Amino acid sequence: MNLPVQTEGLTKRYGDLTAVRDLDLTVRAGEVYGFLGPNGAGKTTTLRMLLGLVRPTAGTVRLLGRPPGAGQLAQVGALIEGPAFYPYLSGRENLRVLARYAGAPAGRVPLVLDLVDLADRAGDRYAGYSLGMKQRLGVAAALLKDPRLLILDEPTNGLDPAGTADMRQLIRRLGAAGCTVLLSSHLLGEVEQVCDRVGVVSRGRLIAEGSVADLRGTAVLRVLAEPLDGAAERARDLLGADRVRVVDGALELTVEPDRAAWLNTELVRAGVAVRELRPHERDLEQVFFELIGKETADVR
Ligand SMILES: Nc1ncnc2c1ncn2[C@@H]1O[C@H](COP(=O)(O)OP(=O)(O)OP(=O)(O)O)[C@@H](O)[C@H]1O
Repeated sequence: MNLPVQTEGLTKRYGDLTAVRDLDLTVRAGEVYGFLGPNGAGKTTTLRMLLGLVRPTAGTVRLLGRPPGAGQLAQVGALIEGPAFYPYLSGRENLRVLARYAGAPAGRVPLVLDLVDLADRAGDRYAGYSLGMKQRLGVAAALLKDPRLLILDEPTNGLDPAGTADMRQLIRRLGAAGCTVLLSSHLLGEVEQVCDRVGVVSRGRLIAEGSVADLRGTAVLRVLAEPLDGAAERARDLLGADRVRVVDGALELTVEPDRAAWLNTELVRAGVAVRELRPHERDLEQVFFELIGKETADVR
C-alpha cells in the first residue's frame, strides 16, 4: 500500500539554522494526522518540502508512494498560508476560476461549497466573508481536485472561537468521509479533538508520535473511598503496590478504565465504601510541556 506521506531523514538547513532535522514522518491512508509543535518548530518548512515548494538539504519525501512530482501533486490539496482570492468575486466565482486553472470539473464547485458549509453564502463577495469563511473557502479550493491527501497549515490560526469550531467540525467531517488529512497546529486542543494520530515536533525534530491516548500514557482511575487506608491496601493486593498511589485524599490507580466495574466490586467486597470512581486523564498539555521542555513556553 502506498502511504500518503513518508519522509526519511528529511532535513532543511538555512545557513547555521537547522529548521527541520532528520525527520521520519508517516501519514497513513484515511487518518487525520496532527503535526503539533510550537511556533518556529519547523512545521511549515516541512509541509513546504512535502509539496516541493522548498528543496530539502537532505533526506527524501514520498507522496502517495512517489517523489513529489507533478503527477503526485495533482492528487494533493493544500492550504498553506492565507489563500489568495479575488475580493470582488463571490466565493462561487472564485472557485470556478480556480477549477478552470486546476483542470477540475466545474461540477466540483457546488460539491465543495456544500462540504465546507458555504453553499448559502456562495453568491456573496469574498471581501465580505469573515476570516473563518475565507479559511473554509481555502479548504474548498484545496478540495477542488478531489485530492487523495489534504495538507492544512494551521487552519484555525487567527480564527475566533466560532470560526475555530466550524473549522474543527469541517476537518472531522472530512476525516469521517475517509479523506487523509495532514494538519499542522500549535494548539493541543485542536489536535486532541480532531486527530487520529499526532506527531510532536520541537526545534525541527519529531520527538514523539502516537495516538492522543498513547501520548497521554497509561490510564489512571481516581477513586474516592472510605476508609482510604483499607481501600489502598486492597487495591495493592489486587493490582500490585507500584500501581497504587494516594494523592490528595484519593487513590490513583494505574489500570485500564474498562476494569473499573471489577475494581469497584472487589473494593466493596472488602468492606470499602466507594464514593466515586472515574478515569483521570493525564493532561495532554502537561505531557506536551514535558516533551518539548520549558524553554518553548509560547505553546498554548
Ligand atoms: N526562508 C527561510 N530562511 C531562513 N530561515 C527560515 C526560512 N523559513 C523558515 N525559517 C526558519 O526556520 C524555522 C522553522 O520555521 P517554520 O516556519 O517551519 O516553523 P513553524 O513550526 O511553521 O512555525 P510557525 O507556526 O511560527 O510558522 C524558524 O526558525 C524560521 O525562522
